[in-house]
Amino acid sequence: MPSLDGAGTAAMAARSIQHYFPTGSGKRPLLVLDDISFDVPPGAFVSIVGASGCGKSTLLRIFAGLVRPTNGHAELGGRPITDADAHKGMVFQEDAVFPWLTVRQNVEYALRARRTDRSRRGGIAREWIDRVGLTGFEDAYPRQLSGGMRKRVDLARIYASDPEVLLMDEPFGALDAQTRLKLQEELLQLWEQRRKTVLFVTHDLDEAVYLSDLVVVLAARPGRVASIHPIDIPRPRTYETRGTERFRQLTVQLWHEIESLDRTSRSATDPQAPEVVA
Ligand SMILES: Nc1ncnc2c1ncn2[C@@H]1O[C@H](COP(=O)(O)OP(=O)(O)OP(=O)(O)O)[C@@H](O)[C@H]1O
Repeated sequence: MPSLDGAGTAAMAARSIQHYFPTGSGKRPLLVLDDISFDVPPGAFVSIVGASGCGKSTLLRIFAGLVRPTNGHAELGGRPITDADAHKGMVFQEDAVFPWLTVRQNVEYALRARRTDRSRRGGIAREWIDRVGLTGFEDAYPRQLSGGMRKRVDLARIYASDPEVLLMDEPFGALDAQTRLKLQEELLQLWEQRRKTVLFVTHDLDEAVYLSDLVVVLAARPGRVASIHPIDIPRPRTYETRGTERFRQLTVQLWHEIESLDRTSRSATDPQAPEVVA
């Protein structure tokens, strides 16, 4: 199993995960993930990349407890993950803010769900609204905010509820390029303040290299771990990091690897003939 730090005290881990999806009555199930094993060290920022359809989101949903794998399991703090709970904070591409609640109410709702003492909710919400740069917008409704601001509410909501780990599935995928860069920078600042373990799915290799300590590359059809890349670019990282030779080398290397895996999987597999359960 590829170990990411050699310490053996993973915050999260995938243990021989295999997953099939049904494809309709009388048809063979589709093998989507096969023998996925890796460790995520405590406090690390780990991204999962790979060709479209290789199973990134399915793997993240297994970590979230939203999908139960056919075989194997995901772990949080050494315990198998069996359901979705408040220990795991999820951020998706779509905003998870309630349109009928204000910014403050959205963040306080997350605290109520976490059973935070009523007397502390206002202060914690204020702190996180401030940290994500939304002070002055506490009483605004989501429809009055830009996409980037709604994503900031999402981040405030998740951080305020203080989960053990963050699971993010293309959280900035729907934003324009400029806002996306800004949100990446802000997420890194939050992460550096709190050092929560993050598992992050993205298509964007620049984003993966910029944010991560480790990048897990999945091969497709079925999804399996092809390689794990330590990102040895010093922190703190800034916009200028993207202009460095090492940043360029790493993104180009990942791009070539994913292209080559995609070519191999396309030539080796008939997409109309899903893998068969033995
Ligand atoms: N609920 C489901 N039922 C059946 N098949 C599914 C289901 N969810 C995903 N799949 C299939 O599983 C495979 C992996 O999908 P998944 O969304 O995990 O990949 P991905 O790498 O996240 O894709 P993308 O990068 O395009 O978002 C795809 O072939 C998809 O069609």
